[in-house]
Amino acid sequence: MTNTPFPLELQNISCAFGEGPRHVSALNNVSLAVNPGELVAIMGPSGSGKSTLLNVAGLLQRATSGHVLIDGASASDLNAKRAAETRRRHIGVIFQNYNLVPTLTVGENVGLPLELDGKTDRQAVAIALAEVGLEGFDDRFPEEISGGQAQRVAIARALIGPRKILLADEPTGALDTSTGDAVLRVLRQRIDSGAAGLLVTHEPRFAAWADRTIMLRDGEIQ
Ligand SMILES: Nc1ncnc2c1ncn2[C@@H]1O[C@H](COP(=O)(O)OP(=O)(O)OP(=O)(O)O)[C@@H](O)[C@H]1O
Repeated sequence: MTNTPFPLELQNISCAFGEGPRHVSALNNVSLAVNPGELVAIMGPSGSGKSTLLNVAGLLQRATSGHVLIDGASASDLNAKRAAETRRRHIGVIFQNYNLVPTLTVGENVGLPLELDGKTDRQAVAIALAEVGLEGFDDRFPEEISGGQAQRVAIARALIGPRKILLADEPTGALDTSTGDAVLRVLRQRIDSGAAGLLVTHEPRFAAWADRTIMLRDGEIQ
C-alpha cells in the first residue's frame, strides 16, 4: 500500500539571515506536515519566525537547510522560474501587504495567476470576487477601492483556480471584525473542500478557525 503524500510538508527547515554580528537564525529545524482539508494556525511573538515560515512554504524564501515537499516532491531546489510556476499553479498566498498591481483593474489583478498561465477565465474571476463579497468591482482600479476591499481582492486572487495549498499572513489585518470573519469563512470553505492551509495570526479568535495551532518561539516549534 502506498501512502498518499501530504500536500505540504516542511522537513527540518532552518533559515538564517545576515553574517557575523548581523546573523539571525529565523527558523531552527522546523518540521510540519499539513493534510488535505487541514488549516494550521501559526502563532508566536513578533520576530518568532512566522512570516519566514510562510515564505519558505510558499517558495518565496529559500531555506538555509531542510526540504519543502509539495505532494511529496521536493520543491526546495527549484530555480526562480520553476518556483514561480509551482506557486502559480498550486499555492495561493495572501500577503500582509496586498501587492495589487496598480495599473491593472481589480478583475485583472484577480485573474493574473490564470492569465500568466495562458488561461484567461472571466467567469472564475467573477466567482472569486463574489466569494469575498466584491461582485461588480471588476472594472475598478486599486486606487479606487478601500484598504479592506484591496485586502479582499488579494484574497480573491489567492483563491482563484484549483489551489491545493493556501497560505495567509495576517489576512484579516486591515479588516473590520465582521469582514475578517467573512474572509476566514471563505478560507475555511476552501480548506474544507480539500486544500491544505497555513494561517499566521496574532489573534486567538482567528486561530479558532484552524484545526490546530502551532506556537513558534525564537524560530522553534514549542
Ligand atoms: N530578510 C531578512 N533579513 C534579515 N533578517 C530577517 C529577514 N526577514 C526576517 N528577518 C528576521 O528573522 C526573524 C523572524 O522574522 P519574521 O518576520 O519571520 O517574524 P514574525 O514572527 O513573522 O514577526 P511579526 O509577528 O512581527 O510579523 C526576525 O528576527 C527578523 O528580524
